[in-house]
Amino acid sequence: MASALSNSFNVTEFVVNQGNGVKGLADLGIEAVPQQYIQPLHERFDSSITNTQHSTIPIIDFSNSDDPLVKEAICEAAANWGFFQIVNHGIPIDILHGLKASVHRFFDLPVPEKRKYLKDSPSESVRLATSFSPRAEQVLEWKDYLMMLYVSEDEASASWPPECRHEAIEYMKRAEIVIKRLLQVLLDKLNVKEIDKENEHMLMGAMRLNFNYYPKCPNPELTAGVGRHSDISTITVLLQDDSGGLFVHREGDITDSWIHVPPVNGALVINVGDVLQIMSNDLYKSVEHRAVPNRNTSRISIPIFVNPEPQALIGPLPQVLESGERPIYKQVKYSDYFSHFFSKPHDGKKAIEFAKLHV
Ligand SMILES: O=C(O)CCC(=O)C(=O)O
Ligand SMILES: [Fe+2]
Repeated sequence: MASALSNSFNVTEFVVNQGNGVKGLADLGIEAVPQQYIQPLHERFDSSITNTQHSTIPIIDFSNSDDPLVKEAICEAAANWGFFQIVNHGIPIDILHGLKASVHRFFDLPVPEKRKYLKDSPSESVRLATSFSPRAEQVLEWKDYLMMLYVSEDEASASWPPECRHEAIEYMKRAEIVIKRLLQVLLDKLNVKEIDKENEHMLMGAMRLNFNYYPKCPNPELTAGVGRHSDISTITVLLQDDSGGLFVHREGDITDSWIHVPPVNGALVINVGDVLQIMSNDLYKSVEHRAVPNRNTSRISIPIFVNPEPQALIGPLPQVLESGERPIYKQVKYSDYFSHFFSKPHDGKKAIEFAKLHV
């Protein structure tokens, strides 16, 4: 039943502090989003600038990733689009379906059950949150998420929520193989011939699995599921459900536009993060994207953020600069980059300025 909130209802207290999340708010049956969720005009998604000419980002068959043509297609997509989808990546469809079902199982838990994963969670590596960085934001995002740091299978078995533990670990084990292969292909083009222990901590030393939950929203045109941003990962591997809502920024000769990433059954969406843009000295591009909530249905998406370990120093790779190219970025500690990103609301590609050399 649709209802309105009383004037004394404290939205932030209910959603953020009491851990009901925006799902708790949507479950009250509100007929309009509260003020806290209304984006300023310039941040609202304007569906009239959705691009219909380039209907989609590249879709690449990953079944023969040794084929030079496939490798070239991947590097080309990472350089020109910053985004692509892969199919035939080797992760069985049952595992993907099982994982998505487990995300719903988790978010459908009663609030008291979920509350134990709020900021005082017993494990540092599992945390339930809402919006992006509520303490830094003027306007909240229409999203709840569960963040799980993947240290090892043993650690995940001991700490990840039982409702999704099995499915999430099975997925991570398979996804790790795909991630290594993707990084090999992308790094080979940068003259890094193998991923050894030394560069592994810099490329994929800390992987995070997130469960994003966007409840159905009475005013999707006023809100942001996730505001414009680029990821601060090396790469991100995202599984989305079939409701759609992910849009990627595309620069045009005359005007810029937003391109929808259509759900493709069994596909994984891959995008370049700031770290790979920095390491490649701008050969590969991290591209702005956003998620728009849906009026009629909830949506889930499941990104793996492939991040460097916190202590890693990131900067343009020596192999990239070896031919005399001028570095565009300085060396920064990844944990500093990470803290900088979360200290501000989402703001397009601003975060990368933090690592730029200003000459
Ligand atoms: O939900 C999506 O499709 C995108 C989510 C996203 O961009 C993120 O979590 O960084
Ligand atoms: Fe993202």
